[in-house]
Amino acid sequence: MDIFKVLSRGIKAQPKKNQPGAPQLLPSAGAKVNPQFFHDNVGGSNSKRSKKRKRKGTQANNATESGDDDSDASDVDYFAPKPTPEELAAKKDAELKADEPKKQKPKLMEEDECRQTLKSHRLKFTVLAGRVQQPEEPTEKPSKKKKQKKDKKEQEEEDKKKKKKDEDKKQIYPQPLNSFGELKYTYGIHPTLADNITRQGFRVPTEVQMGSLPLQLRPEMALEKASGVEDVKVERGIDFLGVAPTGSGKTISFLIPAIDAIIKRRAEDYTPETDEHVLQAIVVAPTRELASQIVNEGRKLAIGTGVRVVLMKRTLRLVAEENKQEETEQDGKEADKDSDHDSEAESEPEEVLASDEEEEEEEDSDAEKNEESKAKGDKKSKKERPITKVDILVTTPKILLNFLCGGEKEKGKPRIVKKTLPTVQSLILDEADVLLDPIFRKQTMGIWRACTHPNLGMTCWSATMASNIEALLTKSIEKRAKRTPEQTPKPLIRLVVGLKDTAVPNITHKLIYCATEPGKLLALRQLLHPVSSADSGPPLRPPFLVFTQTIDRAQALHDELKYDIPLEAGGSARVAVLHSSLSDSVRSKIMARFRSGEVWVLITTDVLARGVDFAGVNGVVNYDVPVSAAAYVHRAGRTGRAGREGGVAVTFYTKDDIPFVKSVANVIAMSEKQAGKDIDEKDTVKAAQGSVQKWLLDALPKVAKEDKRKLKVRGVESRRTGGKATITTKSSWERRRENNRREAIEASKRRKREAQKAEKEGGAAPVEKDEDWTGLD
Ligand SMILES: Nc1ncnc2c1ncn2[C@@H]1O[C@H](COP(=O)(O)OP(=O)(O)OP(=O)(O)O)[C@@H](O)[C@H]1O
Repeated sequence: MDIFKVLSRGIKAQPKKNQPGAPQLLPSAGAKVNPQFFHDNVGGSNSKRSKKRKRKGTQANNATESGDDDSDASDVDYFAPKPTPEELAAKKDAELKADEPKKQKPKLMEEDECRQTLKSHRLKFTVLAGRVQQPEEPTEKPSKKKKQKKDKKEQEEEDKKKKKKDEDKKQIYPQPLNSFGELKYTYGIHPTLADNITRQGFRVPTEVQMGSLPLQLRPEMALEKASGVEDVKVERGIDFLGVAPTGSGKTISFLIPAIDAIIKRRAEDYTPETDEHVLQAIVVAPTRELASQIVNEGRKLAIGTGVRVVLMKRTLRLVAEENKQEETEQDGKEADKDSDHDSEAESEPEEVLASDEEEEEEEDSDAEKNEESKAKGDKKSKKERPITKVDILVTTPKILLNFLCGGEKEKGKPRIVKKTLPTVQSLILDEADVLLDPIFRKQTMGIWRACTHPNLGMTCWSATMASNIEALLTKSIEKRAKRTPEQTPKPLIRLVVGLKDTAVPNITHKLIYCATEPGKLLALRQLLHPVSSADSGPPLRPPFLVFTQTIDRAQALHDELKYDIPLEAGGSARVAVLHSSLSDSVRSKIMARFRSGEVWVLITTDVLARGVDFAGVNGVVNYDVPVSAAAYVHRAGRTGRAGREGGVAVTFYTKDDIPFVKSVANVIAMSEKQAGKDIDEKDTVKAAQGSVQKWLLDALPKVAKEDKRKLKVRGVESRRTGGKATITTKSSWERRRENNRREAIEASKRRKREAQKAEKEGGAAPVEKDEDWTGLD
């Protein structure tokens, strides 16, 4: 044996990341162990603590966690007397009891420790509303002379400081969730639910789960050691706003408390007479794809708990009450008033999301027809259809509002909310910023008002949250509370993970300039098949998503790209297109093919930009620049899910986009800052990777507010209609030449027709100026 080989086996130098030969980390490898985005070193006490807590866990936990199951082997006594059946039964009882949630008071962290842990994971909590008013202390008013002395700048700075101080004052430090084990032993969730979490392979809570679960499950316990919360009354529960990066696990953050609350309420209220399933929670999501994904997640968590999670359909009948104070569009107008003051709200282009909803209606009507004909076969009319047994309903806004209004909107007539849902105690808005944006606002507000339970809890989630939407939410919660007997709102607590500024920190961003529209198609082809590695960095590994501005452009890009994958590698089946003009069944099939890895390149619109979770997507290409910073965050966030590394977001821009590209460049710069990379002009490596350089960031023009608003609603105007809407590799010169030829042929034909007509009428044929030219015909 070569002894040197043996000795050097363990110390052989491994190729470093990014070096040739080094294994490339990709989201599709799915090898991420820790799904947490941030873990800053804040004094180092946190790491010590987590080790300590692990040792303090239950014995059973310790045995499995440390992997020392064999440690008991030395204690085995082969000659001990066999236990009697009574002893065995007693042992089993003891084991079951050990498995039950502990009755004694769990040990909580002191505030200082909480602060350290929260800071190291960049979790920031603020009480936005619902503090019980304390009588104000009289403050000395500054004299007029003093006021005059201060110049404007000084005053502004002072105001800023005061604002920050107020914010800091409102900041609180509740208990974080250090492990999923605490859910069962400290926060008392049902053991089956706890087992389902483990069964799904979730080992470490993500930041948003760390921060949000204790507060949602046991707010009084989560705030027990916190200071500055004397005026925060949590007996009736809390309302919650969670702002956390894309792919950070927000879905289970709202599903776990919703499922647990239903199990508990059912255990308390259940009698043989009451119905086992009562609609208690509604989750609203902006697109059908996202809604059905939430249903799937919910069903996995609810296995064996008896909780039914259902996707809203037109054919569903829910338990509802007649609305006594019939609300008409007057209330819609109320919301409109708010929308005027929120004219800057972040939104997706109307065409994409709104048309998705319309499409949904059409599809549903097809489904309804089918079901109706089935029902006729069973000799049952629509009215006799049984009430759907549901505990958690997941829906898009319009379809539920249609149910509440008893049909679709007739043109020119105000809509009346005819039904209310008094049993609903929890309303969850996923992608809340878009649901409260003018596109969906009326529908969302309508649903909110229909949930009439006096103790309704509200939780809102998104990766992006404009301040005006936040203000609208706070105002609406306060307004609603005034109608309740208590008159005071529940505390509204906001959790922000990372910095408040929007960012996607764990992926690589590339901003690529293409001089012309056809240049973008060439650049995309180069990403697929680079001529040399220097062209545009490493090739984009499939599977990846390509976003366009409109449905037409998605379709056109698909036509252009579908033969780009060689037949031997799967051919045109590897490239697919998904948008809201396709039927529901086609959409679901494409989603399934993309998830299974059969489709490598999925061309789509903003309909898939929010919430949809494809764990193994390696990259995102913004073929057309997203319409806002928020839209960029959501599109780019389709890769790098649950902290996976190696995701890439490539954005092409042409000179048409220059007025709008600054907001995207800012998000990229912020993401790199959050990831710990500084933007440095001299950093040539980064320049080659396409990250935004400072000179570019400075040079890009600022977008005017009005332009921003227009862009959000309509996108880049030239891409909606006209020549630029078509996607082709032909240069404008080639296209002009083709047009000229086509026009010449048309003109020649026209002349011929005119000559024939003149001959028939017996007159002289019109004299042509260039009679020698015979044209192209
Ligand atoms: N604790 C965890 N450990 C590992 N993976 C997790 C954990 N929690 C959630 N995930 C996984 O992370 C992925 C992203 O989760 P989810 O879709 O809830 O993200 P999100 O925050 O809602 O993203 P988006 O803002 O894009 O909607 C999912 O595949 C989910 O299964």
